[in-house]
Amino acid sequence: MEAALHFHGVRIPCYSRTPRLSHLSSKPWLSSVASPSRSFHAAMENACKGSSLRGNSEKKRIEAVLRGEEEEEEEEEATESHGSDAAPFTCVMKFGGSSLASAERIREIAQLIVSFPDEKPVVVLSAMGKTTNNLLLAGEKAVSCGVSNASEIEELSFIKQLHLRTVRELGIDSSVISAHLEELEQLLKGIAMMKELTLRTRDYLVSFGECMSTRIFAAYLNNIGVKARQYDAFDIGFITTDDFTNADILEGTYPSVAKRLNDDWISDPAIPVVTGFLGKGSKSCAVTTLGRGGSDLTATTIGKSLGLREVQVWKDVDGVLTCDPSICPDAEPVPFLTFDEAAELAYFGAQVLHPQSMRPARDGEIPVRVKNSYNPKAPGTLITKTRDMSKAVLTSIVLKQNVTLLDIVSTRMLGQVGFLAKVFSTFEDLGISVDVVATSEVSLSLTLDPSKFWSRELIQQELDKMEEELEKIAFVNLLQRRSIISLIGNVQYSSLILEKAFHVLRTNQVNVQMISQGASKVNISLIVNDSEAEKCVKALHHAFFESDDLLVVVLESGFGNGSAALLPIET
Ligand SMILES: Nc1ncnc2c1ncn2[C@@H]1O[C@H](COP(=O)(O)OP(=O)(O)O)[C@@H](O)[C@H]1O
Ligand SMILES: N[C@@H](CC(=O)OP(=O)(O)O)C(=O)O
Repeated sequence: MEAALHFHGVRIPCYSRTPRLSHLSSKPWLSSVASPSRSFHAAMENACKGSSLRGNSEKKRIEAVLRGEEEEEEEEEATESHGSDAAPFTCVMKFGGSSLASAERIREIAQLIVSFPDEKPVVVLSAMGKTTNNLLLAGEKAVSCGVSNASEIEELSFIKQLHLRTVRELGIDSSVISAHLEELEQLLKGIAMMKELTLRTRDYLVSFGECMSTRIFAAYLNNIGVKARQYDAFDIGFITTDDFTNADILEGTYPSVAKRLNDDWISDPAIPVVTGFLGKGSKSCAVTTLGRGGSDLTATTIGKSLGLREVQVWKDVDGVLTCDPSICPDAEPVPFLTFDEAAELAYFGAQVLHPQSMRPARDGEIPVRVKNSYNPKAPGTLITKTRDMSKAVLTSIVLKQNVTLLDIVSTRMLGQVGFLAKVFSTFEDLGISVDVVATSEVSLSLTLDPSKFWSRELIQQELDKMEEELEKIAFVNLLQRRSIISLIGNVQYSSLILEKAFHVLRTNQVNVQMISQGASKVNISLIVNDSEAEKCVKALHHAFFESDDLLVVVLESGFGNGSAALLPIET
């Protein structure tokens, strides 16, 4: 291409090539470019030894960062770039799978980015459409299909067709992803031969989704004359714990990522296009993932790392809504939220945000805006540290299904203090995570979230072991197929919220089995049977957000904080 384009005040010369290959030359993916016929042994070696990433010197560097030896110098540089006028970036723009489902969507997203000429974004992308789900299904099928059938796995064909069609329709050279597709097939053959899919291999397997979407997108931006550079997060300092499938980001990530992105911009300005969801295990040096929906966390981590003005997460809905729209189609966008409200909402099951994604934003005080890539004019939801709560009563209703409720009653062999300590240390030892807790002196009710585990068999084993341990000190009653309905709002008005909620539930003849008000003061959780849960949520949403027969009354001062608030109540 010949024309030049002006973007972020920089004259952008035409680019019709794929992302800088010299930059990729130290990447695992490029080694496959060099030898496209590499066998599944190499692919499996990558997955199993972590050699897909860098070698010993990289490991030593990670260790040094973790020991804090490099941190001082890097932090200093990162801080300099935060405060300086020359800071190259203004915001993160993260696009999820729902925004990247096809070539047409990719074109629209590229136009959307260019339509903000004053922004200097770091772009974070998820995998295209349902690619992550298809990779996981392909991996599961590979375990039992036999090596000779691995190439025929239906989901592998979907993935190949989607990506090859997309590059063709965008006019990009298929070489940007062909090595990945080949390696993916070899990996599935390897899984078929081994007849097992470890968590580590699973992470390596799903990483192909983000690695391909970012390469396609960066190549497309370059093709239309917007200079872009693709990055694999695991290569630019996203260092995590080695908890495959659910890794935590380590502190050393912030200065490393800032340094890498700033330095590259200074030496050769180009929009970074970064893989969401992925990291590098600090001990294994293998690819890790941040849990499903983890690209939101990648986005806020980069936002904090660079001290940006804003992080934008672009979805297929008009912001965070008053309820999951698949349960309540009339759910409305919530214009403002605090980090605490958003975190609670995400933690208790609202799929729209990753549960951990608010942490870096809150720590760095970086506002997060949830926007709709299908409807960019909609204002979306702005998430900040504080907001005007004077008129806020209920913000959103969230449903988390298929949780296990555990009633534990002490056999009085231990005093109360020893009893609670023993119960919680049992969970800690077994690595089981507890969501909602309610206690009395000798009894305890709590919920466990089976979706935290990836394999159903494992859940049963974990639950059996947990029961065995707890029965040494208590009577245990395990109740499965329960749901948590979380009422996120202003708990200053908890009595009013509860009065209304219980009225609705009684009218619907639903018995609440447990209730808990979180210490964060933004959440009241109610536990009901799975079978009744959706009906309850619909009725609650109708009563709090949709009902015409509700009157808006000004609460008398003295309620809650003493400040006036508006609450709909029944006539
Ligand atoms: N309270 C809620 N507000 C908005 N969306 C919600 C809510 N609860 C569930 N969702 C679902 O979350 C989806 C958006 O999240 P997600 O699929 O992770 O987007 P992306 O793939 O773009 O990151 C919506 O399509 C919607 O169905
Ligand atoms: N692709 C990953 C990570 C992610 O964040 O996806 P999305 O933004 O489409 O929810 C997943 O499906 O979990």
